[in-house]
Amino acid sequence: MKNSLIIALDFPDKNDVYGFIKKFNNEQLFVKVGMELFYKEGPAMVQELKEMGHDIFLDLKLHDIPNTVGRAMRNLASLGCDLVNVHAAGGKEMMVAALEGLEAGTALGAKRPKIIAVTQLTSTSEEQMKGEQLISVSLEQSVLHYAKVTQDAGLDGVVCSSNEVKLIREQLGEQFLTVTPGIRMSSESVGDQKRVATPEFARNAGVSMIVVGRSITRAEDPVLAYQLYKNAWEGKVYETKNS
Ligand SMILES: O=c1ccn([C@@H]2O[C@H](COP(=O)(O)O)[C@@H](O)[C@H]2O)c(=O)[nH]1
Repeated sequence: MKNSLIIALDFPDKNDVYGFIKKFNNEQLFVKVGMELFYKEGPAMVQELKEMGHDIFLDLKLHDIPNTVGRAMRNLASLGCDLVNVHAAGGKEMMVAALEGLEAGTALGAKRPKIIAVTQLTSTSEEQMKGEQLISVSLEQSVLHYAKVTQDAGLDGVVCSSNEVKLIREQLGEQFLTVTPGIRMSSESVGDQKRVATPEFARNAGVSMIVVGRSITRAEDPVLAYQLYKNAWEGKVYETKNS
């Protein structure tokens, strides 16, 4: 699981997903099913992708009272995904309930899915965080604080931007997972993302897994785009200053 490149399948429905996956000629992928796809296709989408042999991050970012999240996680555990998540802002008690629900719902002898918590969305800037969430510490301090609460709750890691990973590694150790969206080549537009990094930066910072969406799914040649990102992430090629 570590060192994976996760493709965000942000598509409207399963026809688009199958059209996209077909291009990869049976290559085993690590894919992310998010709200757009899950709310349209439901649990069957996860099960079908699993049957095709893909690893799955079910990115539903649960955030509710502990009882509700715990019971929801119990149901998600039965879908066979590899990674699930919650919002750390839901609090330690909610995260403990999520973990307990996940453990309770994992079939006997099966591997419990990893569970991580979103710290600050990569679409949030420090200015937004301070102005809208009324958090007065730096964005890096807020992410680190949420990461510590997440670790205290017993979860496996966090979603954050690649920029905060060095600090998290130093303070919370090598085993704690860091999953980072907001990945772009330096020549690309960032769109709605605020805290972005290249695959090379992520690799050098010690990120566990990167998430790449539109740069691959909306590329003219998605397989080529995937290869370029994968090579950069694996350190096989480096972007030159002018590329
Ligand atoms: O903080 C977060 C948490 C989740 N995401 C998700 O990752 C992908 C990123 O897509 P791009 O097209 O590469 O920007 C998307 O599915 C988000 O829902 C995130 O971006 N930031």
